[in-house]
Amino acid sequence: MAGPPASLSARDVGSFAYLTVKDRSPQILTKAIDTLHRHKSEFFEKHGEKGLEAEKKAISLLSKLRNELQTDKPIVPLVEKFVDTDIWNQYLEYQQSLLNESDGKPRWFLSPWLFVECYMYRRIHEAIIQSPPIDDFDIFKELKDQNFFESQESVIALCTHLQELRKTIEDLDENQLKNEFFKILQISLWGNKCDLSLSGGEHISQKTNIMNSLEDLKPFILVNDMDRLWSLLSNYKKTREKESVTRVDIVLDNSGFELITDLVLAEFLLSSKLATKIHFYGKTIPWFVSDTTIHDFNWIIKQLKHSNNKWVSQCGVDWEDHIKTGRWVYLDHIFWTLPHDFSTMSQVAPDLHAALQKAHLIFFKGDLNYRKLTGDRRWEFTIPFHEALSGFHPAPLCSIRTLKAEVQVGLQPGQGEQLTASEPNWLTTGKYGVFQFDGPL
Ligand SMILES: O=P(O)(O)OC[C@@]1(O)O[C@H](CO)[C@@H](O)[C@@H]1O
Ligand SMILES: [Mn+2]
Repeated sequence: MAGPPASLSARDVGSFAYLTVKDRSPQILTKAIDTLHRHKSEFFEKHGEKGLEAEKKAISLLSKLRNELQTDKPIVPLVEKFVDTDIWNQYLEYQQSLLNESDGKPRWFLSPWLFVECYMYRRIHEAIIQSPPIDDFDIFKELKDQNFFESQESVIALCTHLQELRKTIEDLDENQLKNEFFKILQISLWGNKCDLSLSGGEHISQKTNIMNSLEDLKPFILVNDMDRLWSLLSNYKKTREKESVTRVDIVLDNSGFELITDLVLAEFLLSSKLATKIHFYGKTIPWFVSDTTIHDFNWIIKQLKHSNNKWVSQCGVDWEDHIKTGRWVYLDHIFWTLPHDFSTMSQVAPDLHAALQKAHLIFFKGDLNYRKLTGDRRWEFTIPFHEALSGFHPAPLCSIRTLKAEVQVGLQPGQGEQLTASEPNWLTTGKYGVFQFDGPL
């Protein structure tokens, strides 16, 4: 049997992976360096001279990283001891073992894109933790927060919609509830347009009320398994015994506006009784510019709570309460910031895999999760999603993702080719989206 197809890689000159490594990644590093510069006086006020020295050190480590990347140097082992250092360095050795002798060492423009891109963010983190006392500084924090503030209009509209809906949710018939579920799902999908690594850290937020655009955006959903999600959850609801639990897990992606859309989805699932418990998974370290950490998660809920808008602040109050009572649980795991694709999870992080097996449904938000679900490989567009998952199926799962990388599976014959002919960049602009479900086995 033929093995899986090759990994996406910057060795394919002109590919999106190539352009990311060549242009967007150095741009992100330059922005990170600027951010440190701009916080210089803050570091001084907080830590005195030591803060200034740390800022200098972090900047020089990041400049070195940018230089390694731009001159296509070998990928070097991590040096700073952290919980995942050994796993990373073992993975580097594994990447080395995949190469022919003539290729030499893993390098930025040679190795799999997923690996080198994750490695860049892990090295950014290494630069920070090697620079105490500023070793808890989140270089991307202000970008994430800005994205939230710039999306205020949409946040207000969403929270208002949600709170109004909750008042009458008990009276909705099956069909009405299903339609509301689909709306909330689509909001969460288009929320994924707002990631900051695609834009190289340039602001992209949701300035207009997304709810008015849902109908217009429908033609851009290339795979739409929303009906199957509804069947699964409404069936659980109907057959659930009194005290028993239906747990939906959401593997989060970006903070800012997208996170709000995911929290709205989570609230809807509880209010509609389609689920009784939600587990959220976030990142342990700052990741791909805009990904959610525990600090972002708590920060956003606090912001909502203190909003002047009564519906927005009601959301903040309710959601804090869900956390206190354990209906919502935030979890993180180092696996989410490793370079491994998800087909290796049962071996690399058996505890996480076992935890996910207890979910009734898992939502994977965003593009990077899609890349890790499919192994970030050059699959044919028509390969079934289940096959591209290469054995990963802890529970029924669904990817909710706008397309921002050159991997897409599970399309109809001819669909991908047609899109390529009419819009050469359809895979990478975030204009298209999928709800792609891998149901109960
Ligand atoms: O996972 P997300 O936030 O939807 O997207 C992450 C992303 O912007 O980062 C990579 C490019 O650097 C791409 O995989 C993808 O476009
Ligand atoms: Mn992201």
